[in-house]
Amino acid sequence: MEVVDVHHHYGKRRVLRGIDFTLPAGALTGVVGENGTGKSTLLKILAGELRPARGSVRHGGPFGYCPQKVVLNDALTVRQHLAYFRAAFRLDDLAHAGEVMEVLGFTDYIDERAGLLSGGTRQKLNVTLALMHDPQVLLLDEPYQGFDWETYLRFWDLAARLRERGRSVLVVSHLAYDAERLDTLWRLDGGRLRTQERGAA
Ligand SMILES: Nc1ncnc2c1ncn2[C@@H]1O[C@H](COP(=O)(O)OP(=O)(O)OP(=O)(O)O)[C@@H](O)[C@H]1O
Repeated sequence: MEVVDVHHHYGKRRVLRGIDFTLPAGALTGVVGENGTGKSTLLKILAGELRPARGSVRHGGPFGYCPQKVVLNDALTVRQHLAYFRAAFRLDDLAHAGEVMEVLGFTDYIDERAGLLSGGTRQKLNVTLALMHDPQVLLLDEPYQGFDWETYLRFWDLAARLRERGRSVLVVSHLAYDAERLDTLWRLDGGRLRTQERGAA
């Protein structure tokens, strides 16, 4: 994925002031920044949900996007969500989704309605839906919100496995305690990305 000179503003509030980077294959990248610095705005632009005021985003292949706000239909079960996204992604089977569910440890909830799931389990489903078509690039906005410690560790195992298979993962967070797990860490500050020293994270 190649991002060139991306700018964005809401009315007079300038949020992004020239973002440039390339996401190479097989890399784990993090973006940290304080609340309100524009991390979600950047991810929405990368995912095509928001059009930048200026600049361009070029995708080298299919990507997956896990937004900060969980987007599920409370009336549908986990199985029905998987069936819906399988059709949308035109997948032959749900083998990959099953593997992700296994890793995140929520296969027992397959016939539960989304509206009855706990916050952490809803997030597991959210991550699974973003990952189930095995995209080349994965964009994750605060992906482990609500995860218990065990699931949090499993999430990073999953991310490491994706990297080994040449996938590229971009994780956005307001906390930088995952620094040592990443190949690259950037800080979004003043509308620009700066390389963040791991020690200072
Ligand atoms: N739709 C919108 N209209 C107007 N202002 C917005 C809109 N969305 C975001 N903003 C403003 O833009 C700035 C950046 O918001 P954004 O959600 O991208 O930040 P963030 O870094 O993801 O924050 P957090 O860590 O709290 O999730 C904030 O000042 C926010 O109030």
